[in-house]
Parts: sequence; C-alpha cells; structure tokens
Amino acid sequence: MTHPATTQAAAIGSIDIEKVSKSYGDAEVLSEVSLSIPAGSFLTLLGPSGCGKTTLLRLIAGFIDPTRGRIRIDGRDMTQVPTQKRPIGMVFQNLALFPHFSVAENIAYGLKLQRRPQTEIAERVGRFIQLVGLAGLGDRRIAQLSGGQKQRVALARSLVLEPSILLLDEPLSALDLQLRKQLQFALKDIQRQLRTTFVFVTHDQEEATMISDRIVVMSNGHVQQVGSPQEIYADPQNLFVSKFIGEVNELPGRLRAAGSTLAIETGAGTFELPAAVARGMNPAAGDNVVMCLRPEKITLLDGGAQPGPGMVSAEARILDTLVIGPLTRVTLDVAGTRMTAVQMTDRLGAAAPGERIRIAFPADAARVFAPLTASLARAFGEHA
Ligand SMILES: Nc1ncnc2c1ncn2[C@@H]1O[C@H](COP(=O)(O)OP(=O)(O)OP(=O)(O)O)[C@@H](O)[C@H]1O
Repeated sequence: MTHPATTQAAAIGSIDIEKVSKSYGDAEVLSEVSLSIPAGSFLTLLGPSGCGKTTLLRLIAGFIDPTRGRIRIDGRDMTQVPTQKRPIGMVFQNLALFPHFSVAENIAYGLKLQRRPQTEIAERVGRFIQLVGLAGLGDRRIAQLSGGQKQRVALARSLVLEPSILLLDEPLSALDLQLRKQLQFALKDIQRQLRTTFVFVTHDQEEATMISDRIVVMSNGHVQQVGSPQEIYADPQNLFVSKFIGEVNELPGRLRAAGSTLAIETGAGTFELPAAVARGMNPAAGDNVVMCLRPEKITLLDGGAQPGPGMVSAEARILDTLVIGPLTRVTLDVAGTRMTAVQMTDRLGAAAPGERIRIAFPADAARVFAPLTASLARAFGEHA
C-alpha cells in the first residue's frame, strides 16, 4: 500500500515549458513562454484577465497544443502524449461533482474506473477525506454541502488518484472571502504534506502572495517575472510587476544624468539615487522614467529633523490619516502627486491633515523603471 506523503517525493512532477507560443488565427495569446517548474513546488500563474493563464494551464494539461515550443514533464516531451496519459490531476472553479453521489462515492469514482481493489479504494478514500478536512462527512450527498466543502471534495477527488502534478484554475474564486481564506490555508497545508506539484491560476495578487512558493506574473501573453512572493514584492523587474503586486507610489520624472548615480528630475525635486535602483532598463540621460516607492519605505520627519545617512527627502503636505490598529496610512500630497506612507502608529506623533512636513526614504529603496507601454497600461485602466 502506498502513502502519498512518502511516495510522492520531490523527484517527480517537474514541468519545463520551452519557448511555448500559442496563436488563435492571427492572435498570439502566449508568446515564447519559458518556465521551469520544480517538482514539489506550489507555483501560481498570476495576471490580469485575458493574459493567458488558463491557456498555459490547458497546454500543460494537453487540452490544446502549442503553436510553437515544447512542454516536458519529468524530462519527457509531452507533444505526443494525450491528456489522459499525462501524470496530472485538475481542479476547476466549475466542480462537476456528481450531485446525487455521496462525498465518498465522488472521491472513489476515479479509483473505481481504474478497477482498484475494494479495500484499497476504501482505505484511500478514507485517508483523503481526512486530508481535506471532511472527516465524518463521507456519507453526505453533495447537495447537502457548503461551497467550501464541495471544493474540498473536488480537491480530494483529484488528489486520491495521486497525480504528480495538480492543475488548479481559479478553484476558490466562487467562494466568499472567509471561506476562501480557510481554503487557501488548507490548500497550502495539503500541498506541503503531499509534495505534489501545484500549478495554481488566480488573478488575485493577495491570494498568490499568501499561497505560493513561486509566482509567475503574466501580462498580454508574456511572462513578466518569476520569483518568490518576497522577491517579486521587494524587487520587481518592471513597472507592471511593481504596480500589480502590492501598493506602490509613483513619481514620474526625467533622467538628468545617468552614471553610477542617477539624477531624476521630478515635480517634487531632483533625487540622486544609486544606479542599481534602475530595473529592466539601461538608463540614459533624457529618458522618461517612473520612480517607485513602497508606502512602508517612506518616513515622516519630525519637526526640523534631518534625513539620516543614505536617505533622500522631499516636501509634502498631509492630506489625511487613517489609523488601522498598530499601523497608520498617511495620504500625502508630494508636489501635486498623491502618495501613501504607512507608519507605525506609535511613532507617528501629531500628524494632522493640512500640516506641511518633510518625508524621507532610503535612496536604495526607490526603484526606477521605464514607463508602461500603452498595451500594459490598459491592464490598470490607464492610458499611456
Ligand atoms: N479558443 C480560443 N479561441 C480564440 N481566442 C481564445 C481562445 N481561448 C482563449 N482565447 C483568448 O486568449 C487570451 C488568453 O485567454 P486565457 O483564458 O488564457 O486568459 P486568462 O489569463 O486565463 O484570463 P481569465 O483570468 O479571464 O480567465 C484571451 O484574449 C482569450 O480571449
């Protein structure tokens, strides 16, 4: 008898996507996507609607074929391998459970098709009912379950077949926030126990950040960046990723000089920053750029306090403050640009709307990017 926790070691379930493109007629919906997904990892495809996440998942599953490029699973070329012969399971938003079967019968269904012995089916179904947190509900009809419980049945039904890869296409998007959070924790926990490779699709950046080992940020059929949630938040490689993950303040500007130091002229003054803060571009004098700052990098200077070493500063006016327990969000007007600073409430002092202050930030905490192209700007409802 096998046990998924011991047999599904991280050695199987790797996916290599090599320069894969997909076109429908003249429209290329995926362009030269290359991606290595390590066995046993939890990887999330994240991006705005229509960026190609589901298309990539369908290509891995074998529902559709790439126009160009190749997909390997565990080193083996999948070009000639039909969906049912690939070592994958799938969970979709549309659950397609059998409503008149019980929980246990739904989970047992695939094993019965495989003509597994009765004792093995009973053991496995029992084990996976436990694993997904449905202990005691094996005899319930599907119609008598909540949305979250149904999603757990769908998960168990796929996992009981012990695929080395599980593809999940927005499985939580129909659930309310509370249930969604519970299921996010459950999914992550189950993935850690089984070490099955999970490829998860969402357009929700918070969900992606919470749940994944690695995130693939996509837009318009291109991979914009691949990394851990921390890497992508702290070190976005372009303005699209910076805006898509977390909150960011943007100051448009122009490079006056670009050498070991960048001099960026903005409406709020000229900032001298180390050249290393420029990402995904070769900065040259005269370039239009966008300087980005995360809200927690900005400090409000008290009274006549001077910025510390390595800090740069600017004048600002407080527009509003919002205390959220230990943190306060301060909305600022920085030379006509609205910015947000997040401060520890107990360190804020008496910041009042209308007050003129100075803000400061570490020079190396800023990021400088090329402006968005018109097609990328559309994802944010902007016109470049
Ligand atoms: N069978 C098809 N024929 C033509 N175009 C298609 C087909 N399937 C998908 N597309 C197009 O490919 C693009 C990518 O679609 P895809 O479903 O992969 O996006 P997505 O990122 O999963 O979006 P969503 O989050 O809205 O599901 C879209 O512009 C879509 O209209």
